Amino acid sequence: MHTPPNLTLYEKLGGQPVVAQIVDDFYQRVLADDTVSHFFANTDMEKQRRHQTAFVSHALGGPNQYTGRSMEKAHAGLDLQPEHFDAIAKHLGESLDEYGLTQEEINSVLERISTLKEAVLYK
Ligand code: HEM
Repeated sequence: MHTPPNLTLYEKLGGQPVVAQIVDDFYQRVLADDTVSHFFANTDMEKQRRHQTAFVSHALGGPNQYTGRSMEKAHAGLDLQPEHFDAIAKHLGESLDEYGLTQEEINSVLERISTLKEAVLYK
């Protein structure tokens, strides 16, 4: 008998290929929402892709392959407000619901995301 490994949600979902699909779903929701889409108007696609992937991977406890600027620097000049953060969190929650996560799992993901709130707001 061996104890089952403690899988992260990232692993449970099926790793990178499934996370890539969640990133696409999340991205469409963000861009369809006027409260936040404008922040990405002058952002190049590659950066945007890095943003969504870093965001979703962090949320799911996946590997952190991001080696870019600090969260503070990446969001400098955007002056993000709590309502923007909440909108992004809501879209992520909806994407995760779409991919079958339970409400409890979604809540734990949103809690994890909130740990970066201070780092990105009001910069
Ligand atoms: C947990 C919260 C967040 C995380 C982990 C995160 C992650 C990141 C990362 C990694 C980058 C840098 C991308 C790169 O240069 O390669 C970035 C940039 C950016 N983020 Fe976020 N982000 C968060 C919240 C938000 C929110 C709430 C918004 C707006 C609604 C936002 C809008 C942006 C924009 C517009 C950029 C690109 C800035 C530019 O063009 O230089 N982020 N974010």
